[in-house]
Amino acid sequence: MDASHAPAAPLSAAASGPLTGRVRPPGDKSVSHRSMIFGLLAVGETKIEGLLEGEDVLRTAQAARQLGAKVTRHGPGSWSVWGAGLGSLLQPVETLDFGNAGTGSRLMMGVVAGHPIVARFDGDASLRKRPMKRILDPLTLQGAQVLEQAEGGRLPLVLQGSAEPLPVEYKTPVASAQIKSAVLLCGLNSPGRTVVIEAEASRDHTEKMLAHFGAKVTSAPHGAHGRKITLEGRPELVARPVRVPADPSSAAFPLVAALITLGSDIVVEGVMTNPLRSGLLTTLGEMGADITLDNKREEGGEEVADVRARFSALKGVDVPAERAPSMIDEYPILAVAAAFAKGETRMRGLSELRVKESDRLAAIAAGLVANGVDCEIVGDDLIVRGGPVAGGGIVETHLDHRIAMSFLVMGLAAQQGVMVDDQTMIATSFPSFRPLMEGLGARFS
Ligand SMILES: O=C(O)C1=C[C@@H](OP(=O)(O)O)[C@@H](O)[C@H](O)C1
Ligand SMILES: C=C(OP(=O)(O)O)C(=O)O
Repeated sequence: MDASHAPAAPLSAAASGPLTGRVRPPGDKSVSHRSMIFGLLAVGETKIEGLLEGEDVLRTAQAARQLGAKVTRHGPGSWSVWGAGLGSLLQPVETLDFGNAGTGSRLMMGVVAGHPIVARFDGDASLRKRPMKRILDPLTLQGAQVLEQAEGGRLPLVLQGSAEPLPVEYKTPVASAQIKSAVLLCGLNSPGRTVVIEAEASRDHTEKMLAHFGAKVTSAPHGAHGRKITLEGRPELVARPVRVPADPSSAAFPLVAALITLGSDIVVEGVMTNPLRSGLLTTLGEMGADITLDNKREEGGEEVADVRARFSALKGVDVPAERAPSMIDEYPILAVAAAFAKGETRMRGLSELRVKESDRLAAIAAGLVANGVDCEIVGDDLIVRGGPVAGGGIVETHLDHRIAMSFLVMGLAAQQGVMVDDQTMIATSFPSFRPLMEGLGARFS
């Protein structure tokens, strides 16, 4: 049974002693999805090490199979994909069911849009609420057709791809690596050149992987914070090994837990420090967090480091809107850090949080209020006024893994602990969350 249909299972976190030890979080979710997708599109065997075996990625692996790849697991995190090859995907017989996964579904829409096949996409109750029009709009310009869709451009939907996608120049309406990646993946099978312009740079894993698998792709600065990405279509994609670094979005949970829990001192190993994913580390640094990066090195084409975090007296800060793309999934856990910080933290420009697995802006605020934290939403900004946290609340998670993990972390340092109404969906991105945190000294029941 998958998490989306499993009965809700509440979990409580209790005030915990100092957190200590060394841990390695699972592989990065963004890179893991993409390793399956590029494995599908390349000819030959793509060997993957350190794959995140979370439910989201397993859905993408299953979709890759349905589109013609052979996907095999050798052992923990060790997988091989034998690709169908660009231009040679199979028509899937069954619905491609992406469960809770925005990234998997949206990137695979790009892949399908660039092939002469018809595919039906669906997902769980959370994914069915998320906007897909932002993906369908550019894919339609590239030549795909939407044969069926739920109201407002939502799942379930049926997409007919094009045998010869048109070359386009597309400006993304919001900073989104998922929109950018869908357009580029469709453009891969175009006989011409596909250009994506983004006003604010989003994570660049697709561009890096395109180059790694042999495509001709360039990325140039555009305006103050943006990028212009140019891809030559119809490259010969050659299977290449992928080593997945540890996910900074998962590392964020033990790191913040250590910062807010008295006496803690932990090391999180092998964390990807790609600058387009490192906004949280920058912000925590500004808040006075005692965080150091050691043993900086490269793994699988990404910068990584061992990150040490010690309990710190945090202070409130103003987080600029232009930093949002580099820490977009980390606002729930940043809000928890802010709840324990002295003074006010203002997080600006969070409109994209409203269209994640839940309306995260509303879910964060409700969870904070339930635990006695003073906060306010003003326009697209979240304001948190920190201090000692009473806790004792029950948090509604709305099928959102990051809301669940963030408030469990809050419970470790709150006076009366915190309960979340459901933990099952944590398995979408961080199946080992509970044992990993318990290994550091976290108390859950
Ligand atoms: O491309 C990706 O792997 C992701 C992009 C982000 O979404 P948006 O593109 O919607 O900002 C992020 O929130 C998501 O968890 C992963
Ligand atoms: C937004 C997230 O993922 P996705 O969009 O892939 O569902 C996330 O993991 O926080």
